[in-house]
Amino acid sequence: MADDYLVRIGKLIRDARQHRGWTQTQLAEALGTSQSAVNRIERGNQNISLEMIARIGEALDSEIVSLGYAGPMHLRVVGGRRLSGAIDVKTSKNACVALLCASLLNKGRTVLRRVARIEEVYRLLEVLNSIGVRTRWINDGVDLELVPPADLDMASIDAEAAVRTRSIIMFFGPLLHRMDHFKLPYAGGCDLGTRTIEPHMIALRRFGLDIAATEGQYHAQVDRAIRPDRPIVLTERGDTVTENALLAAARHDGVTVIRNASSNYMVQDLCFFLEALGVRVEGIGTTTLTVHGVPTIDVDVDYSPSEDPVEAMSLLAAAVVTESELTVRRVPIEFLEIELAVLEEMGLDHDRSPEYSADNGRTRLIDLTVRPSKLEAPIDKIHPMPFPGLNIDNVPFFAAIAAVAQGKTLIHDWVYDNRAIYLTDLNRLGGRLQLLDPHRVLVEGPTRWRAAEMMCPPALRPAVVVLLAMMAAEGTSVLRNVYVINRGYEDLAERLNTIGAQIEIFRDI
Ligand SMILES: CC(=O)N[C@H]1[C@@H](OP(=O)(O)OP(=O)(O)OC[C@H]2O[C@@H](n3ccc(=O)[nH]c3=O)[C@H](O)[C@@H]2O)O[C@H](CO)[C@@H](O)[C@@H]1O
Ligand SMILES: C=C(OP(=O)(O)O)C(=O)O
Repeated sequence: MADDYLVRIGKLIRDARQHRGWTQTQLAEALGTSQSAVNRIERGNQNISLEMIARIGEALDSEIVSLGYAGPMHLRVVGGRRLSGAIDVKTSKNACVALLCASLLNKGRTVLRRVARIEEVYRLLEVLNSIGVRTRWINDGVDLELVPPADLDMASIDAEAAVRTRSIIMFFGPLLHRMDHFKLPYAGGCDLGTRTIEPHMIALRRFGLDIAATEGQYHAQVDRAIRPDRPIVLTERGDTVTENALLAAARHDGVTVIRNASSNYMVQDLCFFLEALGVRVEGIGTTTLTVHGVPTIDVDVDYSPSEDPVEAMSLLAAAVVTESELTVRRVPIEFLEIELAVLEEMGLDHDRSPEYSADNGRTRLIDLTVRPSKLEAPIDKIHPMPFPGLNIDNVPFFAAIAAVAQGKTLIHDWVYDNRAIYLTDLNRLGGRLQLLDPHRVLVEGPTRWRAAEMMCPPALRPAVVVLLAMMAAEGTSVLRNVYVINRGYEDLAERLNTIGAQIEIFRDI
């Protein structure tokens, strides 16, 4: 029994070391021991003290084991099972986080319907609560109510929660209307390499916002004499930067024109919400947004964010990778059209229902039935573009899909520094992915998946891709520390189990 624990702890240490990109010698140097001792520890051939486990954890910046219920969540996946039936897509993480930030514009009560119960939302709620916003889940925990205080208590901000999300940067837009000076902790989120906030600063400077970043905090100062009297041209067509500019424009007393704006799904949801707050927005769905701001917003508003196209893509990919027939309901089709066009070219057999309206009355939904298909690698590379291109967050799912297709697929993830690299974790499950450079992966299929025990990559979509491959692999796999998945997906394991998956949630002793 003790030997079994040593082997398991050894495997965890090896996983954590490999994730850090360290050799055994590097770890040995950090610990002041020999490479052969590290080798023995990783193979479970060495008695190891609690103190040594703690030191290794510290050196690798990773929690190796933890005690108690609050410890990291892991998944045990019995793979090789077909999925069947139907599953509903939930509302999107990315719209929900933008709307939580947008609630700061409103003095009145904001109700958001069917908000995804995900860690990213929980972190933002912790931050909002810490500065005095009253939030509560209503209607059996389905909807969310937010009531802001007269004055926000920025000194009490929950910095620990704030640094775990990147979305905190969308506090700048609303807050610059409420305070002349304020501080926010640095933005965090998935480990995807450098993601600056410079494009946000370029846009928000036009509203008089100046930011100095020191000692883990952004120090913001607002000069009210500066006004966006000519169009704001975004230097990048990013989603959250467009949202930040919209949030700032919403309470700017005048008309703001935003050019090179993203017209992606979360931006559209935010525009619809702003309209419900009484802010007129022209050009929704285009790259030029004209915002007729109102200096005071004090309304009781009720809004239903739309369904998540990336979750729809994830569920569709789950069906493809496990060779299942599955109906994915409530798919926001406008935001999955290019993905489906590519999959159609690859040979995907599927049906689409007639379109119907999402609860926001604006977004078009369909039910999509996917059937087992003989897929061929696409002739051209898979690469994302800002909307209406292939969604940046959907690219990783094509790695798993390409792995089950016949032939070689080139995936070019130009956007993030690390994300393509994480996709090579699929090789531990039998995949044949070759990293050509940090942004390009060549995937060779079809794949004979095999079960494995591994740590979750520290990025949301690659982590889900690994989970999908585990669902396809015969045998029992273990995926450790799935916080990143819970950042963006509500009860994913439980919901996949309702359509035939066999995934058990467990935590460390
Ligand atoms: C909360 C939220 O909504 N998050 C989404 C949002 O993050 P967000 O809007 O924060 O994305 P970033 O601003 O970090 O942009 C992602 C990367 O794309 C680059 N870039 C972006 C646009 C562009 O026109 N040119 C360009 O080079 C950026 O430099 C950066 O390296 O958009 C990302 C890209 O779609 C998605 O992965 C995130 O899920
Ligand atoms: C990268 C992502 O999100 P975020 O901007 O929250 O890190 C994502 O949703 O895949």
